Order: sequence, then structure tokens, then C-alpha cells
Amino acid sequence: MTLVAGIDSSTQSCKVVIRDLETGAPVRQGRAPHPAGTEVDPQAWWEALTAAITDAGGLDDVAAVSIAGQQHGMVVLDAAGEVIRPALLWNDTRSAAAATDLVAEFGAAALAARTGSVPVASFTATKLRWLRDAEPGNAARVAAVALPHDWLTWRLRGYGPASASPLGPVLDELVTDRSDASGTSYWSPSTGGYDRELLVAALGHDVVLPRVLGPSEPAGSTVALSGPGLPPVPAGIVVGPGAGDNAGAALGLGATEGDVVVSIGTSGTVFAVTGAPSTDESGTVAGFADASGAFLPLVATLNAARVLDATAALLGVDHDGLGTLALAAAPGAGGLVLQPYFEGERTPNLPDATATLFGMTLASTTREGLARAAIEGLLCGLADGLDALRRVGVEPARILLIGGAALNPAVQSIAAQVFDVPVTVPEPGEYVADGGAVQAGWALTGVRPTWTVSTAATPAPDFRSVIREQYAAH
Ligand SMILES: Nc1ncnc2c1ncn2[C@@H]1O[C@H](COP(=O)(O)OP(=O)(O)O)[C@@H](O)[C@H]1O
Ligand SMILES: O=C(CO)[C@@H](O)[C@H](O)COP(=O)(O)O
Repeated sequence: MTLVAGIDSSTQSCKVVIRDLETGAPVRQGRAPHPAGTEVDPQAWWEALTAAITDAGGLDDVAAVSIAGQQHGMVVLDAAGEVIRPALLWNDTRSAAAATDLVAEFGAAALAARTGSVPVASFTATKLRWLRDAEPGNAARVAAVALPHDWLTWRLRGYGPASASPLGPVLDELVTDRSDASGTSYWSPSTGGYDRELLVAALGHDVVLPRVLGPSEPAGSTVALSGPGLPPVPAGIVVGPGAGDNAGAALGLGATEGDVVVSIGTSGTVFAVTGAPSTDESGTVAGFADASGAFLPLVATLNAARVLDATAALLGVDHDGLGTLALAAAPGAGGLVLQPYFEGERTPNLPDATATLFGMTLASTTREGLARAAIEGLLCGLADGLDALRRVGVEPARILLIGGAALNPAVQSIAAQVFDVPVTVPEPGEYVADGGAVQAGWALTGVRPTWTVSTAATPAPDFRSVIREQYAAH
């Protein structure tokens, strides 16, 4: 039996899935938490990767591995391969003004044409501009810029600072893939090349950028790393190119034309695999590349599963309790509407916004109503995203609902009331890590594995227009 491993280094945790290459059957898995916050020392991801691989029983019997991860995070390295400052994550909004500056300098339409997207604070280029302006000393030291999955792949292949890696700080050995490169705002999904003028405009000088690998192109192989604080990984495992987490999920799900994936994790995302690149100069839809050689128009919100975490904590219940309360209220929650911008918002681009509860009356202000308004509010933001995808030509036939909060039965049934497209809930799984496992198998054999994904639920279509009408009124 040949085993392959996929890794998802996501915002809240690191997950490892090991599968049988031939059948796709799960063999074992592991996970470890990431620290909270929107600024994280990448060393914490390396330690979580070590813990998660250990939790998964190590990789001794594994033939190939590939790492997918949260998109956009800014990892800046000096000439000695040292991380210069903690990474700014995709959900860190301090670079909102820098994003505004870059859009003013180049124009939204030009940026959409050159990079597929109009940058907001999430995008790497805006974080580099923030660094240039706020921390010029750190900016001047930058010799290479990587994304979270690029840096972890580099470390797993034995590169890193001289004191902590067998192969040392070889910056030219940094690699990335099309999907994650497309979230930088200095790479073009249409041409497949870096836009160095935009990089220099952001950071102030040119630097080493990771080589962009094709979907099945191996990054190289592992070197033996076993030791205290190092992942238990033997030498010679093939390392796949890795991916941005959303592209990884599309690969893990085997999403095809007509499928729109809605992921409710730390971020909320709505995306589809398409044959041609998309351009949306309004900035709503990011025109990303995918991990199979195609494209991935995507809408992302900042406020997703944690809206439910916060509401459940406020109501003093767990996730199941929140779901039970929500289903006890009628669709529309008696007029109660939660605009859930707890962390500012990315789509719409309102980085300084806060959450607001509308429609509070003595009748509507109940625990049940609040629970339902929280689920409806986060789903309405994603339904707006679905409409934006339609505007760039996506024709949805079904929604594949994934991510931590998709496990919640109330989220599943309310999704069938908010989306005007049938909803399918795949069996609970780590689809981003599964996408990494697909990449690992693809890089190992040259043939893309096609594994079956089972369905856990298909909530009956039950579209209730009142929910979106109320939400849109505020
Ligand atoms: N049954 C549930 N109902 C609602 N939310 C849940 C449930 N189970 C997990 N979550 C939430 O899902 C989130 C984690 O989802 P995940 O997709 O792993 O996130 P990420 O990939 O961004 O790290 C957490 O905020 C967690 O509290
Ligand atoms: O910024 C985006 C997509 O553009 C986010 O989707 C991040 O990629 C983080 O994803 P999760 O950790 O929430 O899955």
C-alpha cells in the first residue's frame, strides 16, 4: 500500500491526513492548534506542524506529502533565512490604508487586469506596503517574501536559518504554487508571471520570490529531520507544490463545473473552479488561480465560524445548543438581523466596521432569535458572494458546504433557506488537507488521484427570500 499525506496549515490549527493512494481510504490523521491573533511567529506553525505530524503517527511509511495553508500571510525573510518579524495574516486589517494607496496609485481596473484582483487588506502586497511605511528598518532587511505554505514547504525540505536547518538559508529554493501566488497581488493568473513593478511599488525594492510550480510539479524531497522540536520525517519523501487552502479544498472535493464551494471556517469563502481567469474591477471577486491548472474566482468574508463561536459563548451554550436555539426561531428571526462584522469586513470592504444588531423589539429579542440571526447573518454574506460569482459568469448547480461550522445541522438547514441553489454537505472531513494528499499523489506518480467523496446530508431546498431581503435592507 502506498501512502500519501496532505497538510492544512490553517488559521486556527494544523491538520494532517494520511490516505491510501490507490483507494483514497483514510489511514490516520493528526492535528495541533495554532496561536490566536492576526500576527503570528511562523515558528509556531512549524511547531504545530511537528505536533500534528507526531499526532498522525509520523511520516515514516509515507511516500509523498504536500502542504496547503491559509492564503496571503506575509512571511518576510532576511538574507540569512531568518524570519524578520511575525507574519501578518490574511485577517489582519492594519494594511487597509496601504491597500487604498496601492489602488489609488495603479487604479482598480489596472490591478484587476494585471493580478486578477483588486487588493484589500488581506493581500500580501498591501502588507508589504504597510511594512515599508510603518517599519522601514524591517522592510530594508527583506531579502525574500514567502507565504505560509511556501515557508513550511521550504523548512520541510531542510532549508531555513543555518542554526535550525540541515541545508541552510538557500532563498532560491523557496517554491510556491499558482493558487497561493495569485493571492499576493504581484502575480498574474493570466500570464503566470510575477509583476515585479507591483512588488517594488509595495515593498520599495526587489527581492527573491518563490518559484511558481505547476500542479503536479514536485518541490523536491524531504531530508531527515528527526530530533527534539523537529517533525518526525524521514529523508526522501516527495514533497508536492502545496496550495492555498481554498484551492486545496477544491482539489480535495474534486469540485467540477457547476459546483460552488462554500467554506465556513475562520474565513467564509465562496468559490468555483473555472476554465478561464476572471476579472472583477469592483474588487468583490478575487480572480485566483486554482491548484489543478485552472482558475478559482473567490469571494471571502472575515466573519464566519467565529461569529457562531462568539454568539454561542454569549448565550452560554455549545455549538449544538446554538443550533437547537436557532432552529426554534422562525426564518427571519422575527426581524432580528445581525450584520456580523465583528472583525471589520473584507467583502464588502469595510475593514473598520463593527457588528450591529438590527430589528430589536421586545418580541424579537430572544435567545432563539439571536442564535438564528447569527447563522442567517453569516450565511447572507456568503449568499451575496454567490451572486457576485454569478456576475463573473459562474453558473452554480449545487453548493458544497464545508468547513468547521458546516458540521452544525442548523447551519446546514438554514443554508438551504438562504441559498437559492441546492446544498450538499460532503461527509465531515479535512478537505484542504485532502487536497494536499491529492497533490502529493499527483506529484509522486504524475497522475491525479480521483477519490470518491461521500455525501453526509442534502438538506431539502427551502429558499426563504425574507432572510436575504431583511439582511439587504441594512
Ligand atoms: N458544530 C459546529 N458548529 C459551529 N461551528 C463549529 C462547529 N464545530 C467547529 N466549529 C468552528 O469551526 C471553526 C474551525 O473550522 P475550520 O474550518 O477548521 O477553520 P480554519 O480552517 O479556518 O482553521 C472554529 O471556529 C470552530 O469553533
Ligand atoms: O484569505 C482567505 C482567502 O482569500 C482565507 O480563506 C484564508 O485562506 C484563510 O482560510 P481559513 O484558515 O479560514 O480556512
